[in-house]
Amino acid sequence: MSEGYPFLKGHGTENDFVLLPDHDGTVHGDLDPARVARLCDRRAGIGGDGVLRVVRTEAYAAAREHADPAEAEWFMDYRNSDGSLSEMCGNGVRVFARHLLEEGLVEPGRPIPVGTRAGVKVIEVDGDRITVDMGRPQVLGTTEVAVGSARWAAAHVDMGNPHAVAFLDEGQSLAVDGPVGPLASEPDFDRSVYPHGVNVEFVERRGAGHVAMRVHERGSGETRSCGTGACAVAVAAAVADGRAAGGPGADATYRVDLPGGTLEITWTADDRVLMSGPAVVVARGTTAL
Ligand SMILES: N[C@H](CCC[C@H](N)C(=O)O)C(=O)O
Repeated sequence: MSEGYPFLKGHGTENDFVLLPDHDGTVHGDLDPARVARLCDRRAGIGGDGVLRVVRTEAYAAAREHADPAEAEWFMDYRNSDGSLSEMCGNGVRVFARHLLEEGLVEPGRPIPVGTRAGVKVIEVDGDRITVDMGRPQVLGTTEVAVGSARWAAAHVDMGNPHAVAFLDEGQSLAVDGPVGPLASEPDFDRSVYPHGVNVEFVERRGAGHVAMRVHERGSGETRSCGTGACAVAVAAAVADGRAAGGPGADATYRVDLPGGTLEITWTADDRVLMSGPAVVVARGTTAL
């Protein structure tokens, strides 16, 4: 194999990513979608739900449209496994921060600002627990999603990227042999509401401040976890519970159980969403893909 170039593999609650160090933007430049798909292929490639290119904001023109290099030295250039772009990746940005720390690219014990296509996100690492300020959610009304003949009302929530959150009916289960099925194909959604596609979350209530979910992600299919999706679910649950933040009320915190692990989401009284969870880098290597 030719000498290839370095990559790393990491995950956050089993939402997994191929990381491509490209600090001055000269190794990869703008990633070709077909190449991202090859890297993410779980048989012929390295395998992942997406790619995180690690580039200095200063070194990438597209990054400077979304982040000021003086505010965020590093930019997370995120792509879905089909090569498509997304504005933001919640689990990915925790893995990204873990990588920056482990490589000595940021100072330990200080907040880490990371540029994304949804603006700058600030991350705090406390041992195994990483907390991201995901910013202000947008609650945009109600829409409808369907899987086969089963239909649900869904909350339209935007976390910088689009989400449709469907709460299962009483007695319905998230199990793959239930109404949600194996989610092998994209649920039906209203393309007039989501002209650029949507991440669709299905939610089961598990008690006060506690939900479980599955997700079909735009551009990646069903994944074991989705950070922005868990945030959208917690926001939709808080609205349904009359705990919508952004007002004089208290913070609203939800435990969100996903197939790949658990995230803790808080919608603060000053209308920010904080997401906390683990993130690890599990391997490094070289690839010619
Ligand atoms: N897994 C990611 C979501 C990626 C969103 C992407 N699928 C899209 O918006 O197109 C997360 O942890 O937030």
